[in-house]
Amino acid sequence: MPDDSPSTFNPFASAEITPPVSSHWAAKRELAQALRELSNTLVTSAPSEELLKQASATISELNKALANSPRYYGSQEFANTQEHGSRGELNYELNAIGGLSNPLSPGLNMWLEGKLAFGKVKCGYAYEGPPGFVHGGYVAAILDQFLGMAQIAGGQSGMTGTLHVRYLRPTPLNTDLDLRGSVDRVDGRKTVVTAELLANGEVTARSEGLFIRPSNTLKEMFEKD
Ligand SMILES: CCCCCCCCCCCCCCCC(=O)SCCNC(=O)CCNC(=O)[C@H](O)C(C)(C)COP(=O)(O)OP(=O)(O)OC[C@H]1O[C@@H](n2cnc3c(N)ncnc32)[C@H](O)[C@@H]1OP(=O)(O)O
Repeated sequence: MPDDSPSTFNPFASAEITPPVSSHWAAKRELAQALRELSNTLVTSAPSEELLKQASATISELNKALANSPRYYGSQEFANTQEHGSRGELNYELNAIGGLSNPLSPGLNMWLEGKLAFGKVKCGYAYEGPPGFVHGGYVAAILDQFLGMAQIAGGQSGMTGTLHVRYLRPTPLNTDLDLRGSVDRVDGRKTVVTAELLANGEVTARSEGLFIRPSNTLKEMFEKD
């Protein structure tokens, strides 16, 4: 049964990357990083077809070996085992935008300083949209995740109801990107959060998100099927 109780785990206390909760997650972080590097190599190289086919076969074999282990589909199934970490710890590892053990995530790191939220992220060539720049959908995803987490600065947690992004200038690839944000206002279950994304000190995108604490509880959401 899902556990709704709050975790004491707090990865937002400082800019330091929070260490993995176990050697198992440490190994997963390493594999996720290797896969990110593989993605970067794949989209920036022109190997022979023979080498590409050889790489596919080797990776398929590795995938079969990994798939032959216990499987947990989604972070909730992992949490239900009560052996792989709390919900917060699992989110930190597996989240689509910030998860260090998720190879699709660009690894957004976020922390709080008082009522302000700060973040850092870097997007490699696999995130390219316009030539040399980050795809706008990834910019929006990074801001969505950052705004969602920044709610915590105001003691709130809700799902994105509406997300506005104003793209002021292209966001460069392979560049340390900074984020800063804060809760603008809270009205019952609705929280408005604003944030900016910066590259080399210049704001590239500004956003505002309306987050809504769902009327149903987490238990109802996860158990309704
Ligand atoms: C320590 C470690 C912790 C780690 C853990 C941290 C977890 C904490 C951070 C989470 C970080 C997530 C960061 C990623 C965020 C996503 O990516 S979330 C995924 C994208 N969003 C979704 O999928 C949401 C889909 N929508 C829904 O599920 C439901 O529509 C909602 C948003 C939950 C609202 O449903 P509801 O609770 O039934 O709301 P309802 O009663 O209909 O409406 C309430 C009010 O909101 C208004 N409203 C409803 N929907 C909208 C809307 N879309 N736009 C504007 N207004 C709306 C209504 O008009 C109503 O207003 P009033 O009449 O009260 O003035």
